[in-house]
Amino acid sequence: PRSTDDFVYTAYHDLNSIYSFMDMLVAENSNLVSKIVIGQSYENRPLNVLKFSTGANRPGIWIDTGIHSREWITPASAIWSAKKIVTDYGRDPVLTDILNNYDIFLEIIANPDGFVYTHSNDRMWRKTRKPNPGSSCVGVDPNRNWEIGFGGPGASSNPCSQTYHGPSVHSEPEVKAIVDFVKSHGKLKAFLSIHSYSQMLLYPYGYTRTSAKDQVELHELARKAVSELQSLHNTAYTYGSVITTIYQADGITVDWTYEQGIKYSYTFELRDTGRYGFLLPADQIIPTAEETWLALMAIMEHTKNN
Ligand SMILES: CS(=N)(=N)C[C@@H](Cc1ccccc1)C(=O)O
Ligand SMILES: [Zn+2]
Repeated sequence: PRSTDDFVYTAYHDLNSIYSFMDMLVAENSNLVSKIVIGQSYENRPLNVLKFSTGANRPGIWIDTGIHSREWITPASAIWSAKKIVTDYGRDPVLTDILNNYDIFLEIIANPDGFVYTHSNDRMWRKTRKPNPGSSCVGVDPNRNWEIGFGGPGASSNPCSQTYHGPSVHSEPEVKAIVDFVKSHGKLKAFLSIHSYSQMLLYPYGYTRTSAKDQVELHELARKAVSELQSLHNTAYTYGSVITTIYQADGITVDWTYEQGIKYSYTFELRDTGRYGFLLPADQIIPTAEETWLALMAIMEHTKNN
């Protein structure tokens, strides 16, 4: 495609196509969008983050998709959302107000090595692609590698497991790059890590049954976001803390970001509930992206107003 207007949002794309989408979007909207590289993957691919900004030194909102590489609906939704942001800025008053006060950082492919592997070798690959010393099994679960409850019962110490926590905290370059970005930015107010599938909106904690200190507010905001989401195509989500809603999980992204002081830390589990699972048909990309956007807007608007 020559522009983001004729990019095919109703199809799944490979890494090169997604990276060229990012460059086209920046080139077409250089007053609003820039691309920052927060690091390199294990196989030396750039970790690209789109920055949507209308001014300097603003607080920020972070969104990542694709950290589990087989969850293709999440980058596909992010691509649509990136185009939505540049289309609606200056037209939608709520989004315009958000972007006049906050930056939005969008990492569409948080695990590029795994993503390429799902296109070339194994569609069901989830983890990173870094070899594990002493094992023939490759990769670490990037949603168990964070320095919060690391190595607990909600992760595996077996390198061959899908939930292997890794040899040490932040051992994965894809995780360390985000850790370093969060610390150096210092003013992120919301952190949204998008997964699939299950149709859930989850907040901390996953590593402990202790309620988050902001549990009441996080639960109420989740209720509002899920209600907005359901209003479009009647897609039903459950919501609550990770450990009470899905299972105990240790070393997860949003537990770490919440402990960094980013109050509005949420994980989404997008469509569906198991009929297609990770192989969600492409004709559900836009409906999924549209409904998810309503929930994202609810959380971003609340972040701006609090
Ligand atoms: C199907 S899945 N792998 N996205 C499920 C995902 C659930 C979860 C989300 C947030 C925090 C902890 C756990 C996971 O096990 O990592
Ligand atoms: Zn996942």
